[in-house]
Amino acid sequence: MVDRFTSPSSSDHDGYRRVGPSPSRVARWGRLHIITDTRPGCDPIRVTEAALSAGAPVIQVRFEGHYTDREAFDLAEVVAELCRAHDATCLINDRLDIALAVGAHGGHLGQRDLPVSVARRILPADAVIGATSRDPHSARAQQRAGAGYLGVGPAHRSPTKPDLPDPLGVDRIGELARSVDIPVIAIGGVTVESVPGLLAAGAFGVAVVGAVSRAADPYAATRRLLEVLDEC
Ligand SMILES: Cc1ncc(COP(=O)(O)OP(=O)(O)O)c(N)n1
Ligand SMILES: Cc1nc(C(=O)O)sc1CCOP(=O)(O)O
Ligand SMILES: [Mg+2]
Repeated sequence: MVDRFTSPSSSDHDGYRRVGPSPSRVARWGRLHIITDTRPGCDPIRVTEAALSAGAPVIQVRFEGHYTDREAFDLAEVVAELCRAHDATCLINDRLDIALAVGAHGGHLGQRDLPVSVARRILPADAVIGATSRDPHSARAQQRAGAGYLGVGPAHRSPTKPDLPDPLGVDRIGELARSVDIPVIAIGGVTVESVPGLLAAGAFGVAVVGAVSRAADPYAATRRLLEVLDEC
């Protein structure tokens, strides 16, 4: 699929845009963001290893509230190292201190987190900074503030995160995507079946927790998502 977020001058052989001037920190951009599930009983490192082996281009490390700072750092350090070994992009949810501490490529920030404009001052110039948005007005504001991509959802009802607003559905995600010039990553209840509709509406890619972390075979689930994304 040819899209407005990749160009011959900024893509290399695998078709992913590479962001940032420093070869040691270069961030591989991609359509599939796998977000760690750190709820009790989950094994985020095992799932991350499987997803990266299957070719996942972006991992976001997201910590549940019960994580101590040290536990969060320890997990992020392992995931960042795995990402480096697989030439994948490592993003840290909410915690810019931990992003800096482990040399991640950037972070993801929502409405209750540090403002994107502040993150731009704190993180290295080539950092990837994503922001959550649920409507075109805030999407444009996050773009102006310096967001490199938008996480937009919930696309569908999410079994992972309680207390989310009602699902946006594909039409509102498409409307939001048309209101900005940066890639939209749809999130919330995303499955292999819902990917084609989301991309047809205008999403650049998708972010998932359960579709990979709760799959019987996280490796196969990642491969299938990548195949479907490639076909769209
Ligand atoms: C890709 C992506 N999109 C949205 C979110 C949600 O971020 P936020 O609203 O800050 O909620 P928490 O994840 O911090 O609970 C995300 N993490 N990633
Ligand atoms: C962390 C998160 N943020 C969302 C949002 O809409 O802002 S939905 C979500 C959880 C996504 O998990 P799953 O893929 O299992 O539905
Ligand atoms: Mg957040």
